Amino acid sequence: MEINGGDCNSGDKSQAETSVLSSKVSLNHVGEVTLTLNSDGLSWKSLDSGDNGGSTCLGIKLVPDIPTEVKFSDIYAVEVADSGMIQESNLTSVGECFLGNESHDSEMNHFIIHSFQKSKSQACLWIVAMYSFGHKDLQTCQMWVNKINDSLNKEVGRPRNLLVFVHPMSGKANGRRTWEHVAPIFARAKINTKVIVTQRAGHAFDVMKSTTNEELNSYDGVIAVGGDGFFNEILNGFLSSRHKAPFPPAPSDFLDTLRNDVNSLDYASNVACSETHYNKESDPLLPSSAHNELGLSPLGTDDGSHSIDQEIEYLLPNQRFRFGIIPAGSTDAIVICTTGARDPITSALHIALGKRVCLDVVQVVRWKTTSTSKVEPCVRYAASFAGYGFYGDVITESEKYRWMGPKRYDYAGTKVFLRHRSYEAEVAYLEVESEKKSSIPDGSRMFGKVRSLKRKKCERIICRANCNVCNTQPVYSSTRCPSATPDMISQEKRWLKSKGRFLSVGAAVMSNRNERAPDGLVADAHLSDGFLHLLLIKDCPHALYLWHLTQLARKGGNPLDFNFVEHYKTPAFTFTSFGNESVWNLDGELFQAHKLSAQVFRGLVCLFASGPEV
Ligand SMILES: Nc1ncnc2c1ncn2[C@@H]1O[C@H](COP(=O)(O)OP(=O)(O)OP(=O)(O)O)[C@@H](O)[C@H]1O
Repeated sequence: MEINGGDCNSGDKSQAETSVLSSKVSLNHVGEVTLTLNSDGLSWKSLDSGDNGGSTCLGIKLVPDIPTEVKFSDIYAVEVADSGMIQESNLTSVGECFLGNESHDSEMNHFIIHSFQKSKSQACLWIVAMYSFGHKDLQTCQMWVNKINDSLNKEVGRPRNLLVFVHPMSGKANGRRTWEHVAPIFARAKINTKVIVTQRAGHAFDVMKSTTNEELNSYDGVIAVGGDGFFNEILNGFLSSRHKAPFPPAPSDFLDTLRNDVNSLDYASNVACSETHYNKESDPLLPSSAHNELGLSPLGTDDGSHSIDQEIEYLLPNQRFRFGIIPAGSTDAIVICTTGARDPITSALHIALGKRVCLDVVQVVRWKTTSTSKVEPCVRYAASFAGYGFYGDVITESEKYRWMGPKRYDYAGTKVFLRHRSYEAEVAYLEVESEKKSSIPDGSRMFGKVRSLKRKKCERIICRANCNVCNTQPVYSSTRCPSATPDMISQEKRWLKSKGRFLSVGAAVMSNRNERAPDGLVADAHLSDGFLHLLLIKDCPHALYLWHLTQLARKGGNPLDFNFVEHYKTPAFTFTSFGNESVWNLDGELFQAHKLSAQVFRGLVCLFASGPEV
């Protein structure tokens, strides 16, 4: 074993301070190697006549595809193998890729490096990988482990303590098994987990809402083992008591009503608070009455513009606090949009390695006046989607068939499609100058004619890991967060309206890729650009709507290129229905609202994920 000093000639202080450690060790499948500790990771070189092991077939050398380095940022744990031997059964329990399954010389001691490899068929799918290095001297193994741990401890953003909610009935009722499948990754990474298995709908909401920031401060984040609806419940519990922001503008006719009755408004406070109770069990269609003890100040001014100088208060338990999702649901669109793979191991690795991506969140406010209360806004949040009409009806219908598991969506979807109901409504949305081009309906569109041929492919910038679009402006960075509207202070904006009968009104905050819609509802939606995508599906013949839906289900399809589809990219909208027939589906939660307004908060929450590699 040699311990070499750093390269003092480099002139680079940080590099000079990094001492390089190097040892001759054995690596299974490769043989003897020189293992070197570098400033950013480990590398090794075979000592067997310059090759990397492998066998010969018909005189052709077969070189196994074994890496020769691993970065610290990709290592989630390192350990001395128990009693100098590898407990293979233990080590292979969470993954397939095992770089050390040869028989072990009992004379040897081993240390194991736990990392991952990207699947060859799907780069987003991460598979656990273990590198087993052997050395006769146990102390040498221990020293390597200590050195590597020193470097891992310097990796920023890795969680040490997590609060984990497990939804046992999620998806195919295998939330508990999903957690048991990934738990060894957390144990090996020495991440402490407090696990709460939910007993009922609303349990996680209540815990998140009632837990104080002081208590949450001992955690680096909260993990949902479940589906989109379950994540949404946790998110709402968290935000309901911590996010205080001026409401979005109410629909104009609602304000008119109020103006006629000035007593119904209390302008005393500028900041309204989203005080709500989770009441799904008692009546899934009716959120309990909002407890709006604070005064109400709708942001909509006479000209319909936002007031932008109002305080937004957002009390995070700590700056490192993040959310995580281990997919166990029926759709898992948020996971697919943020890790790229619907795979619990991949998600667990993203969490253990401390990956980070921020998400826009839409705040949805139901406006209501009652005989007893003055104005009753009820607030909810959604991270991926808010949909009225078809999407609300499908969720309502599918709840009757939960016993079917994920197939209930196909069954309910078919029933609702055949019913073909449309709803009369008015939608007003904030047009932002820079987005004007994409929001003006294309006058050249013919009935049913596909427009995509005219659209250049390069117009679509797909959101991906380190996305340039999401990174162009700073996202949330302190206890105050910017909503989309302040980001647009300098931009010209005005309210536009669309009125008519709609089969569905949808607001996609992210692309919503899922197994039924491989490109999502809007292929080029971004995770953190401050916009949502309004999708207004006007009433149209059955067959055309079916065509639209089949385009959604087809990779590379063109679901937005029909003349009955209006697509607007906007930071805020209002909605008024004339009748009260359908419900809103907010990431799986049903929310009844005759009058509703919504605004996007850019990068409001951060997830343990890196964004999809597409
Ligand atoms: N223990 C529980 N029993 C019954 N319902 C629960 C329980 N815990 C949570 N829930 C509720 O179940 C709802 C659906 O959960 P989840 O999103 O995990 O499953 P899903 O609907 O199958 O998946 P997806 O949302 O991805 O389609 C959540 O909104 C949550 O309120």
